Amino acid sequence: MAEPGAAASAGRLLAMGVTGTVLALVAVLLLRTATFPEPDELRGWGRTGASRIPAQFSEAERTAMKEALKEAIQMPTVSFSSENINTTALAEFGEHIRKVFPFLFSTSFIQHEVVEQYSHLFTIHGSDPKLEPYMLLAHIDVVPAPNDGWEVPPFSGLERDGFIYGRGTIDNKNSAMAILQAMELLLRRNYVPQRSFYISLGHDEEVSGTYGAQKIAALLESRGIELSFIIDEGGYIMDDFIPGFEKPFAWISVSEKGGMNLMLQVDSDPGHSSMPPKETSIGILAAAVSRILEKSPATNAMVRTTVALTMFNSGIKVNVIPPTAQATINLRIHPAQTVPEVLEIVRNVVADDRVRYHVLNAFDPLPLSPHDNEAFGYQLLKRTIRDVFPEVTAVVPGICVGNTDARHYTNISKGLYRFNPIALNPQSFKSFHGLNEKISIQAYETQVAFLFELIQNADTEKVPRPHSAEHEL
Ligand SMILES: N[C@@H](Cc1ccccc1)C(=O)O
Ligand SMILES: CCCCCC(=O)O
Ligand SMILES: [Zn+2]
Ligand SMILES: [Zn+2]
Repeated sequence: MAEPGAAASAGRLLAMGVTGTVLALVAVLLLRTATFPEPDELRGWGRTGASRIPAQFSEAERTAMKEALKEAIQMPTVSFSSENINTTALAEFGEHIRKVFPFLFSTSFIQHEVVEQYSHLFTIHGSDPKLEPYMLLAHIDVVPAPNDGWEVPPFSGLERDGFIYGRGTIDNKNSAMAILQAMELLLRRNYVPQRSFYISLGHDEEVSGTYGAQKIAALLESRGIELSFIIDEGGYIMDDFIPGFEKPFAWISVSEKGGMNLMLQVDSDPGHSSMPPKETSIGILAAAVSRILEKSPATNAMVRTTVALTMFNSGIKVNVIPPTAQATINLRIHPAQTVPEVLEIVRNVVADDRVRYHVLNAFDPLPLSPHDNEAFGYQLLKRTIRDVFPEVTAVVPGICVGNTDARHYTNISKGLYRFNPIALNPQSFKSFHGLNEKISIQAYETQVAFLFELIQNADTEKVPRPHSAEHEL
């Protein structure tokens, strides 16, 4: 029989073995880094003569970035109109980023400014002033989100099945936080950029950016700043969008549609509801706008102008024939058309002289940004997409079906690109301004890694010549 001591020592050995194994496991877990595919295709892109910093984040860094996003989602930075925004939540967001990104706010070559109280402009001074600066753009405000229909409350920031749920997780707090997070991680690794760049976070994009992006664009113009390119939301990795095309493809929006909010109005004589006329203002207007809706099915948003009837107001009392009816339609104008042309089409489709038109606001489609082989911003995105998303086989230029803050910067840049490095499918597209907006933790980490790589890639002086071309010399 084994000595009692022996038994004890065996037990101790066993315990040590178990403990050792557990410790080893814990050590692996703690030190385990999320290793994104080391992009071997980065030849030629990135800082000259400096070693590349790999996008490898520790377990602790990954936990911290996830929690920082969740906290940001919990702040209801809702914008209802240019004058009606949640200033408390916006101020809270400003405190939050100062707390979670200490390096960003304490680095000598980074300048932070608050614009119009709630927007943020970071100027990151690169070491090579010859390189033309660029801008990374995002917005921190979100559209309203009533609780009804959500699996979890829209401002809970709850984590469920590997996803973070909440309004703003893809539109567009994910980008605002990922840009700052990527820069914070680079600074922790003693990164010093060669190419200067700006980070611009608008606080009123969803109500057209008048006090955020528009003011920042004017401020930079007053300083004589010109940008090589801008990267904003509005293009994605498209999954399952084209029947029969299994592979995901990247859609970089090199333009965005024009927009028009058009109010149609019909006036008619009020009267007693007990002696109703053949048609009331409501009936006339309803028939008019339904003719418009039949003409432009929303399914082809990417290839045509779209019309959405979003507001209909009429009636003053249940027993009074309504004196007026008003319908507001929201049009997104394809670059093949102009505001006047579309207005003329609406008039011809409605074809009813009793309808009057009020253009509430309108702007033409944006010009196409350069996307040829020499277009630095476009090629930078394309290269970084290929290296971080090896499963993406095609990168295509397209038109953003919605509108973004990027349109405010045509005064200081010709290269407006709209692309967020997240994969969306038709279901997730429906959650834009809709229900159960969410982002997977993996997708958010990859978005941070993408920006971590892109910022380093941008340190390249010009688009590297293709490898094969070098052999032709
Ligand atoms: N981006 C939002 C809000 C917006 C509307 C119009 C102009 C600019 C922004 C949208 O496309 O609906
Ligand atoms: C659809 C992509 C761009 C939408 C811009 C927005 O709603 O904030
Ligand atoms: Zn939006
Ligand atoms: Zn948005």
